Amino acid sequence: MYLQQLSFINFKNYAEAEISLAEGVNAFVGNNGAGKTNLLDAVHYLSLCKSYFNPIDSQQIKQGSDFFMINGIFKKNGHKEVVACGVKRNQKKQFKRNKKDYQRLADHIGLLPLVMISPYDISIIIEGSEERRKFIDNVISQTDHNYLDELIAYNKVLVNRNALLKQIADTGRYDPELLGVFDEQLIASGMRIFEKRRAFMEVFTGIFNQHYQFISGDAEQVGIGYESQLLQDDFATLLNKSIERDRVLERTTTGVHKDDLQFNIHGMAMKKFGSQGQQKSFLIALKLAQYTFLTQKNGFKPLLLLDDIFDKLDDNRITKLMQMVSNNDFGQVFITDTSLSRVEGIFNKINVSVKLFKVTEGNIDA
Ligand SMILES: Nc1ncnc2c1ncn2[C@@H]1O[C@H](COP(=O)(O)OP(=O)(O)OP(=O)(O)O)[C@@H](O)[C@H]1O
Repeated sequence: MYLQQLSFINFKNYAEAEISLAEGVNAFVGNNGAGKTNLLDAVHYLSLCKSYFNPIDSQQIKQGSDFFMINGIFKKNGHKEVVACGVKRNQKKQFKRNKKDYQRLADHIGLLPLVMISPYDISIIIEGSEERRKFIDNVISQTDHNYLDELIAYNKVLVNRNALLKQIADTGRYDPELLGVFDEQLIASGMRIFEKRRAFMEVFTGIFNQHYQFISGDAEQVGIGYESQLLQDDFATLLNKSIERDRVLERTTTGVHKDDLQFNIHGMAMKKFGSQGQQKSFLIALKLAQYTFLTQKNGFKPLLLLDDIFDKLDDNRITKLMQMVSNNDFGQVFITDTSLSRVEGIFNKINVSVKLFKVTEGNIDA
């Protein structure tokens, strides 16, 4: 699957642009602020119906305009897929596949899968556990539609249970039966989420380790682990044990909403002991493992978008990484960088042909 043709109007700093893309590696080179990341974001829209960076659609409209339009022609299994996304100020977003409007945007997710690696993703390593749960939930839900419904159901019961705990504290009236009803629902949903996350992590960890060792040239030992209170005790016991604490704190303190991933380097926390380059390598290995996982599950290769990928990596790691993404396990790749000579140098060295685009202040030249 690959994107053949991309065009957009009034999208961020672009008035109008149209490009034909190569099936392999495409590199976009230009100065800071030229519009390289914006271009990747337009591709992200076509795949996931939204910006990677900013959830507010109207803020992607070029300043001074009142709409934007993004069009893409994809080739998938020999067929053409024409996708169009339009946003007008104060109107509902329009999204079309082969000229037909979608009833639900969610129906489009998974049709043209994509993995983006951006400098902003470092939050997965350095921020709180929510970022890491979001990461695994995103990967699992791109291949398992029931999973997203399960998460929504769990969060709904969680909100209701927390509201009841607050009500108990306010009124002093404790109704164990009503709490028991919420507990039953929370346990059923939570157990299914836990089993899916555990099964996912068993496969994912192996893929991640392989990618990290390749990029780093076996330079350091890293690890990831799934942390869940449900690994220690069954959910019903955990809820029973924590009821006094929950009543005092007026919220549910145990469950899969507390799950986390542990990231290590030489047995120590990656967040505290990893260098910037090691953290970046770790992040790239995580995202490439996501790519491999999606390929295995879907049976075809997603698009791979690498924004500002070379920063903080040494020459060895850059070469290894570019060798990796140019091989047959990967499909169409988009790369952005500020230096033309660096991009040319890397791809000459590994003897891979690349389609180069020069980006200047909202203009793209092939
Ligand atoms: N809605 C908008 N209207 C007009 N310009 C916008 C809009 N949104 C963003 N921009 C402009 O787009 C530019 C940023 O583009 P982008 O992030 O793609 O740069 P880049 O080429 O990736 O740069 P860097 O190398 O620094 O990462 C900024 O100048 C920003 O002001």
